[in-house]
Amino acid sequence: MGVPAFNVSYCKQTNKQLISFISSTHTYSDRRSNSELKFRLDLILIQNPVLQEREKMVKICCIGAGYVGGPTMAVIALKCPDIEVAVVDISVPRITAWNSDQLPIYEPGLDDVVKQCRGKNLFFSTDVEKHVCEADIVFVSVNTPTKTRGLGAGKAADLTYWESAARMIADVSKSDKIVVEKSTVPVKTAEAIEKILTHNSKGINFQILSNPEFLAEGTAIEDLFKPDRVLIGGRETPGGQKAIKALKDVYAHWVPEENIITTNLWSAELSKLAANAFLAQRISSVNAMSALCEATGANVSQVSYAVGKDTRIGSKFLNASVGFGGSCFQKDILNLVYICECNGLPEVAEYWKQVIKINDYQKTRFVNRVVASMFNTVSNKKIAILGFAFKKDTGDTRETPAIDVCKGLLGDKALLSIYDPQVTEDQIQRDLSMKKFDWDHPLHLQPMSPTTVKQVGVVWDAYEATKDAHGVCILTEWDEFKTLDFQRIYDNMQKPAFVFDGRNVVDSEKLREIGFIVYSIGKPLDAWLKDMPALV
Ligand SMILES: NC(=O)c1ccc[n+]([C@@H]2O[C@H](COP(=O)([O-])OP(=O)(O)OC[C@H]3O[C@@H](n4cnc5c(N)ncnc54)[C@H](O)[C@@H]3O)[C@@H](O)[C@H]2O)c1
Ligand SMILES: O=c1ccn([C@@H]2O[C@H](COP(=O)(O)OP(=O)(O)O[C@H]3O[C@H](CO)[C@@H](O)[C@H](O)[C@H]3O)[C@@H](O)[C@H]2O)c(=O)[nH]1
Repeated sequence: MGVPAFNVSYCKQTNKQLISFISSTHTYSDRRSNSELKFRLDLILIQNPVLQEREKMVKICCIGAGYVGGPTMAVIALKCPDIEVAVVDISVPRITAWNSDQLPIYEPGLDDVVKQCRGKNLFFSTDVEKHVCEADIVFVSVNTPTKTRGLGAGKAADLTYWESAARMIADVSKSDKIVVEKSTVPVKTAEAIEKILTHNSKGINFQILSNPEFLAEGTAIEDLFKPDRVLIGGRETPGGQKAIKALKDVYAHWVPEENIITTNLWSAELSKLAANAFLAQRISSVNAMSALCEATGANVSQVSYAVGKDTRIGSKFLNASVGFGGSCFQKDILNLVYICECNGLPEVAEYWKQVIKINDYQKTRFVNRVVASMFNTVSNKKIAILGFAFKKDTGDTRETPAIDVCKGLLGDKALLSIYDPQVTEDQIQRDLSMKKFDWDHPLHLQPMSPTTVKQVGVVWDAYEATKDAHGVCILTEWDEFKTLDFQRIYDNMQKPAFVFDGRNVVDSEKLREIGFIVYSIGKPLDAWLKDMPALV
């Protein structure tokens, strides 16, 4: 595997392709018509077996065209024009969308990257087996959600999709392959995958690598262009080290060598879970502080700033919020908790569980504050929900705190009018029509009653959402919420008019001047809120 095999350019006048290559041992240049081209290339390669080995174009296949597989592979294709990348998925609508102008996920900068490479060295396909069979490197980026039933339900990772992908790789492969764990998986998964692959291997050599992904949604392209680090774990055997080198060569196209870390398999697998646990822990720590700030008159933004100035702590990821969401933090911590329990480490498990407990507490605390402030009932009151995605710049709603907050308010019979610039009405209705999964008593997911669904309206404008509302809850930090005309909003709301800012995006003093009663997470409470204490 190495540098690009051939340069092929088309000459309009002669209707011929100019093919050329230069390597350390050969130079070649010729003009051929289209029909002759393939034959000619094959002939050159057959005549030069050494060249064939050295100059073969690397083919990558990624199983799973989701939030990780799509952007990650698009960036590899962009940065490595000498590599052919196929992203495959069993979902026909997803692949159709990847091949259209309306990509299946919203991610700033993604459209551009895809447009530059699609049809050149980036392909999206449902022909999973063909592309896996042809690939030198197979990334597996399928979903690994939390199990909802059976052994470990509510905590363990569900590896059904992973296992089925591994079995398929074993079945269809006819040549040696490097199989890369891109999905987040429990530590030691590579061992199980190795067993599946080698059991069926027909003499084929499979090398398993762990290459967890650290991108965050909303900044995926930025993160992929300039990753803090790329982590590659592999076996400490000559074969394992050779595979690590091959994957390193891919990233080395654009990532500085010092940012590519190599470790053993288990360290790489565990580092991913550890990184997410540490990140989520920071948010739960600052959110726990936010409750204390409200009780004491301290201001959580000032506390975060002062704490984060300590270079040992650092300033990032210390924003108090209504709670963290997203498909990863809760799932990965639950997974970590399960692994600790399975390894006889209940104290360690309990420590990490607390990060999730504080997150749940923060969401409940927010709902209680809303209800308590509005005379202890929101029954039949219109509440505007601004933002439903789990963070700004994404349309993703997986584990968004908005789901729990909305359900809490619906439980008190509120009428919700929801606006999010990127989340569809269908998605919101789907999210709110499922009962909250009870992690401690996992049974089945059951739909909510139709009357609850009737309490929810979805609109396409923040002003429409807030019209005639009693209160406004800001649940996602979309930039556009910072520049809303709050005087106009106030004029069109019921009085007293409340704003509950779950992301600390609005200027609470300005809003108070307009006449709003304002609650901002972790900020000193105004007199109204002090008089209406919530059970927090
Ligand atoms: N979303 C993130 O920001 C993020 C970041 C880092 C790591 N991760 C991890 O990456 C993995 C993927 O996450 P995601 O958010 O991209 O998930 P996703 O649900 O968006 O995408 C997974 C895709 O895999 C496809 N799939 C499942 N089984 C398949 C099979 N056997 N063959 C072909 N396709 C199959 C599904 O149809 C789906 O389109 C997870 O383990 C996740 O924890 C996610
Ligand atoms: O100071 C902060 C930072 C984040 N959040 C919230 O935390 C959640 C997660 O945010 P973020 O981590 O930015 O997004 P994700 O896309 O979930 O990315 C996380 O999860 C990915 C999946 O594993 C990892 O790859 C990333 O490194 C990791 O940041 C969101 O609800 C944010 O609003 C806060 O409340 N306060």
